[in-house]
This record gives sequence, C-alpha cells and structure tokens, in this order.
Amino acid sequence: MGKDTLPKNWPAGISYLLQPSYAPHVTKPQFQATKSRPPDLATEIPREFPRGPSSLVRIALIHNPSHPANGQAGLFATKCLPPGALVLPYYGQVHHSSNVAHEQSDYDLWLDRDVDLAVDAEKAGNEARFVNDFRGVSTRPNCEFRECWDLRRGERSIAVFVLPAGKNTNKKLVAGVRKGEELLVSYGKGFWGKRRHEIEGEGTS
Ligand SMILES: C[S@@+](CC[C@H](N)C(=O)[O-])C[C@H]1O[C@@H](n2cnc3c(N)ncnc32)[C@H](O)[C@@H]1O
Repeated sequence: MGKDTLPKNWPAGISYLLQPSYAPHVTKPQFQATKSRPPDLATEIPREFPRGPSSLVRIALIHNPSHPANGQAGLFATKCLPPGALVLPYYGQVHHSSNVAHEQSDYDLWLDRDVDLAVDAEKAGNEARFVNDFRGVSTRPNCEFRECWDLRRGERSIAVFVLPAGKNTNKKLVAGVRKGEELLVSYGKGFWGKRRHEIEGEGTS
C-alpha cells in the first residue's frame, strides 16, 4: 500500500487493513456466523461510512511522563466527536480464540463468543488498535468498543463509539470527545487482572 494511503504515524512492520482479515484456520461455519446478523444487533456501520484512513482521529506518539503509556502511541480526536458517534471499526485478524498456536495479545477483542472468534490487531489492523485504556490518564473513559453490524460488508464487526450522552461513569455525564482529546476506553478489569498476574509470574520465575 502506498505511503499516502496510510494514516500519519502508522508504524513500520504492521499491516494497515481496510477490512478484516481472516486466519486460515477459521472454519466455514465460523465464517458464516460472521455473515449472519443476530436479530438483537441493532448498532450499524452505515453503507456510506468511509473506508481507509479516518479523518476523525490521528495516531500520535505520547511524550508525557505522567501518561502511563508514555513512549507508546495513542489515538486523538481531530475534531469534536458528539456523544454516541461511530468513530471507526476495529480491524485485525479474525481468528479462533482457542487456537492453541495463538497466545492472546493485548490487541485481541471478542467478535463472537458463541463460535469462539476474536479479532487480533497486533500484527495487522487500523487506527483503532491505538486506543488506550483510561486508567491513569483520565477519571473515566469517553469511548467504548461495541459490537455492530457492518452494512457495507454484511458482516459482524466491532467498532469504537463515543460513549452516548447520559451514559455516566463516576456520576459524570459524558459529553463527547473534544478536538485534540485522547480517545480512551475501558479494557475491563479482566485485562488488567491478567496483566498483573503475568507480571507477578515473571517475578517468581
Ligand atoms: C491496544 S494497545 C494500545 C496502543 C498502544 N499504546 C500502542 O502504542 O500500541 C494496548 C497496550 O497499550 C498500553 N496501554 C494502554 N492503556 C494503558 C494505560 N491506561 N496504562 C498503561 N498502559 C496502557 C499497554 O501497554 C497495553 O498493553
């Protein structure tokens, strides 16, 4: 892919995806499950939603010693994003989550628990792989990963959404994301519990 078709600050060595990729071990029934819309899945990526580098966000390196991901990258709003807005889909490699050859990466999100499919953006993905967790950065998340139905591809997907108005954490109403503000989600206590466990394990080996 040409340099101009990559988002600014896209890292060398990671493939930029314009759509999900599928691991070769994904079975036909699993693939078909991604193409079948659950009746209760109301959230959609509209047909006209643009593909390719997003104009709503930018990847930036964090140079801030008080930021817990200092030295890494994060994702920042290039314009004001209203509550509830769809920001961008989360692309990566769709894979069988209990595939023994695959160790869960920090870029792994569930796509369909019924058929054990997850999306891993460690080696290939889009800008959404740079969304950091709010802990140590802000008092609350301003975005969330949400399951949705991609009308462009007729496919189940995960996307980053601004938290809707009225959804509050720490009793504060979420008011969208300001221009220049970092997009932050909650990875969940499970993510950090596993991380703590791994670090403690390293200490004892
Ligand atoms: C999905 S990546 C996010 C993008 C990452 N910052 C990068 O540059 O590739 C998840 C990793 O980001 C880092 N990270 C994200 N949020 C963090 C936080 N609140 N505190 C510490 N590290 C964080 C951790 O290293 C975590 O494993």
